[in-house]
Amino acid sequence: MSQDFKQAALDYHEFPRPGKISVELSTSAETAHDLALAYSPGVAEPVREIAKDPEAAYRYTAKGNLVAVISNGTAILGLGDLGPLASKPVMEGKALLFKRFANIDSIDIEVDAESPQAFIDTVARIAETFGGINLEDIKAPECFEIERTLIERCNIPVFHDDQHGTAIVTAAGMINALELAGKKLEEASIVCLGAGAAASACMKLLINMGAKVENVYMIDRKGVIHSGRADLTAEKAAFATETDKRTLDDAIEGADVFLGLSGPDLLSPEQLKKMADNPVVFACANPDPEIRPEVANAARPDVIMATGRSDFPNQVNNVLGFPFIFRGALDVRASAINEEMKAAAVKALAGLAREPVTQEVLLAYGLQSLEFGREYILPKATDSRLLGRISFAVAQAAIDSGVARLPMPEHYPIHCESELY
Ligand SMILES: NC(=O)C1=CN([C@@H]2O[C@H](COP(=O)(O)OP(=O)(O)OC[C@H]3O[C@@H](n4cnc5c(N)ncnc54)[C@H](OP(=O)(O)O)[C@@H]3O)[C@@H](O)[C@H]2O)C=CC1
Ligand SMILES: CC(=O)C(=O)O
Ligand SMILES: [Mg+2]
Repeated sequence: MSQDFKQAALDYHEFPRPGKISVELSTSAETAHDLALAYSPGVAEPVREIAKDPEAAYRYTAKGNLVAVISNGTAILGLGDLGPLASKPVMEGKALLFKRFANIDSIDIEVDAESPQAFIDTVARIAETFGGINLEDIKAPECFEIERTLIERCNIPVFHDDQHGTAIVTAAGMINALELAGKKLEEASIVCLGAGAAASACMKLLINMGAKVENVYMIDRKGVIHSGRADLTAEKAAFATETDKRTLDDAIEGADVFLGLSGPDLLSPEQLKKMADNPVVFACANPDPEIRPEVANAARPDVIMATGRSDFPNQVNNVLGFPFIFRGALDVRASAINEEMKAAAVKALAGLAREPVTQEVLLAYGLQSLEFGREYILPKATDSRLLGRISFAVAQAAIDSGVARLPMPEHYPIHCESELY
């Protein structure tokens, strides 16, 4: 990143006032009468209603449209364990994206917890405040136990975005990229660099969709995850294969797909050159990918290349998922975000990329034309159709799978953001 860009990023966060989000009032608080209704004595009435029936909180408070973005700062993007406070710009960023793309009110919460159990207890104790919880940037393997326990303890959707949001977007992009490469998921040889939160969830979903576990090489800091290793967590062991491959160099030979969810500059041009024809490379580490697109394109003109960033073609990033998935889940008051809802989001996202690109998107990106192909495997984040398509698909799947507590809203499918409230 240039010095100018770094300064621009700092200035963006500092001015016109520090940070990226603020709280605004949603009702009138001007007159003495307003104040008597908003606070004492009027506020006692909804208190009594909620004490009698907890569901009344959705009627009388902001709960139903409020999502907490919660982190312990142990895996901040690809920057590592830098602690809760340092994660605040990212969490405020996620809150910004919830509001910008789905009109969901969102607040960031950074938890300084001495153990996963302390983190779980903290989140469980504040969960009632919210309509949903988006866990973010919590490293593996703790993230698995944290999410599993919180789902059990909370009766609102709890969703670790780095796992499932990333998996949904990666799977949608992979369906399209492999089709363009003329390959089948069932036959593809896949190298996944990284075996943490994001990588495990992505590979689990790709295997559920048809990838063969024996064609998958997962790699962590110690090398290929194989059945001879005695140091594997349960999550990693699920990917262990009988193989004599030990390193990225070994595994990349002839591979159809490289999925990077690890760290910067870990795939060399020489390694990319060893991949099969039309290699699919999703270098998704943020902010710096496993290989830069210009390096990859120079090494392999036939590469189908994606990164997690918005400043290159083909952004594979969970921003294409979480705002719209939560919109659908909140609007039918789903008790969870289940596998059916995730599968519906994958299908909606992959399908939208095949439709003609709207003028709105071309203008936003300064392009004359753009169509489904090697440089456009997923919709752009500013495509306003994402909101309607994904929220509807997720809401329908929640209803069909029995986790919705409300019917399909009358205003669905949403056509534009102004229809929300
Ligand atoms: N584009 C997107 O939408 C998203 C991108 N990401 C990116 O994915 C990356 C991982 O995030 P997350 O899963 O949350 O973090 P985790 O800490 O849970 O996992 C990191 C994984 O990367 C592995 N790793 C790190 N360095 C190396 C290396 N040099 N060689 C091999 N493996 C390595 C770790 O290995 P070990 O297990 O041995 O420690 C671990 O398995 C980050 O860069 C993040 O920005 C994450 C979510 C979404
Ligand atoms: C995009 C994202 O969530 C990450 O890089 O961690
Ligand atoms: Mg993240």
